[in-house]
Amino acid sequence: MISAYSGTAVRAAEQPLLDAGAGPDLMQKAAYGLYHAASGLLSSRRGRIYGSKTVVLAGAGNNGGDALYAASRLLARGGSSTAVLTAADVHPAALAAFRRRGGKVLTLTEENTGTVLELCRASDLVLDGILGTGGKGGLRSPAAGLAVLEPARLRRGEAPAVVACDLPSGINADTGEARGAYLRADLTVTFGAPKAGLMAGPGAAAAGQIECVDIGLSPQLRTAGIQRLEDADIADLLRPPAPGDHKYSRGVLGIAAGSTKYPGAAVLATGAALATGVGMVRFLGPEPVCQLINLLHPEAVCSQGGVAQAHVQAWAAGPGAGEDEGQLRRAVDAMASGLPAVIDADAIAAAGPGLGPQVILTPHAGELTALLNSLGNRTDRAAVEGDPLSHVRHAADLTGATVLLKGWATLVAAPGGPVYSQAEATPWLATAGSGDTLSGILGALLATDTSGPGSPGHYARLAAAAASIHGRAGTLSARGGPVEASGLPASVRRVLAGFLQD
Ligand SMILES: NC(=O)C1=CN([C@@H]2O[C@H](COP(=O)(O)OP(=O)(O)OC[C@H]3O[C@@H](n4cnc5c(N)ncnc54)[C@H](OP(=O)(O)O)[C@@H]3O)[C@@H](O)[C@H]2O)[C@@H](O)CC1
Ligand SMILES: Nc1ncnc2c1ncn2[C@@H]1O[C@H](COP(=O)(O)OP(=O)(O)O)[C@@H](O)[C@H]1O
Ligand SMILES: [K+]
Repeated sequence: MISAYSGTAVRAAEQPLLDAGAGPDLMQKAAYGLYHAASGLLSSRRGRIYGSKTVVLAGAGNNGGDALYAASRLLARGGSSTAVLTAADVHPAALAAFRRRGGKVLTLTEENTGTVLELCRASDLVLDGILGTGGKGGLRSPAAGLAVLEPARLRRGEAPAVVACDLPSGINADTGEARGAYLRADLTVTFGAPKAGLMAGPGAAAAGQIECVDIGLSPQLRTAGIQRLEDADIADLLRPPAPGDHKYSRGVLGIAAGSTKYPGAAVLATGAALATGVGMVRFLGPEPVCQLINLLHPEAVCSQGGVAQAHVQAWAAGPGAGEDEGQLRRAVDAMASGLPAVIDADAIAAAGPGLGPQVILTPHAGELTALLNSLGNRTDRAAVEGDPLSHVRHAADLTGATVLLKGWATLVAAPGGPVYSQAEATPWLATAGSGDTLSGILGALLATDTSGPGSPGHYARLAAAAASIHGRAGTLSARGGPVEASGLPASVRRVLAGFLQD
């Protein structure tokens, strides 16, 4: 499990060490970690450090100090480096060390911004040390003019690689918000602990890969702001069948998805649930959709009955329900059943206060905006996309349900509890029907779960695991090209086989 903390929490953890005079030592540890990661990147991209060109963007605070000390180490290995100062008072000792190693220095102005951008683009590496946890708001002029710099991952690998020192400058360390201009990176080398702002919203998309350098803060760090499940955590949540199992002991998932207008959603949710593994799918829906399901998934047991008559361990309801009153009624009944229930798409609008954490709402940003507005919380889509962390937490607290907010980094909030962020997906997953498969995957995990509610956040962990499996399946299906939602179940099977064999 990766734990991320707010910038405020990390600064509080640093304080006793700073009071004890360990500041310079902490900075050297951070700078060494940054140098180590940057030199690894340079070596993999061009074979060696000797002869490499680095531009250091250095702001007024300690973040600039870290970057300058790291660049000094690259100078010592035979690289060349130019420091571009974005403020008047840059860390004096770090700047002096940089100059002593032969680094060149120039000051950024609005007039020379174009020249500096050309210098960056002609270099192998840009170290972004403009702002760290002390940053307030977006980049100010003249540094704001550098925000057009694109990292190599968005330029098909063309130089330069951009490495952010602690966090991409201009991103809020606590929330991941960008309240103005900000830089994007290929790699963020973060110190002490990952910042929550690297795992949510614009910050998650700007960070690129994340590497954490241990500078000895762990004993001081308390409550994580965001957590991220890793392979072992996900494997722990999976329940493969045991020799004594039969179909009912494995778990039955009730699916109320699709409508005569959107029958495909039923096929996708059912296919994904079967690929994730359940004892049985009981499918409820209108006659023509049942016929389609029987044809494509003959193992599913179909009926047009209601939720009360179906004996299941969990529900997945809402995908493709459209305005089908029968399906919307089933979703409402599933929410009230007390059983774990994934509620997606059109059915999310029926959610209100008083639900339990076993109900998992899975909105995209538009659906979350509508839900919050219906609960009296005036907001708009841009605000939700700008600060998804606060909005997903708020929705969980208002409804009492677990809320999974889809996106590049999918966030899952338990009411009053932990927040998870999974970012294994590819933007190719932004395709119609892909959310329907997520409902099926999560429904199957809920139906086969035998560990019960257990600790707070149990359902949020299952939802995060489903998002991770879905994201990995999308990445596997895509291999750099388009994804068809109907192809996802086959990839889900392969992703799960990987977890179960390890
Ligand atoms: N503490 C430690 O022990 C360790 C800390 N470490 C490192 O220190 C970093 C935190 O350092 P920090 O506190 O100096 O803050 P940092 O973000 O570098 O800059 C603040 C300066 O920027 C200015 N400024 C603010 N917003 C601005 C804006 N929008 N546009 C322009 N300027 C803006 C602000 O001025 P102000 O606005 O307040 O007038 C102030 O002068 C942390 O991320 C990590 O990298 C590591 O070395 C490990 C040990
Ligand atoms: N830019 C993106 N990068 C990665 N994954 C994305 C992106 N945009 C959307 N997704 C994922 O694709 C899925 C889309 O779901 P949804 O919008 O409900 O689609 P639909 O309703 O058509 O099935 C979600 O799992 C979401 O997390
Ligand atoms: K930075």
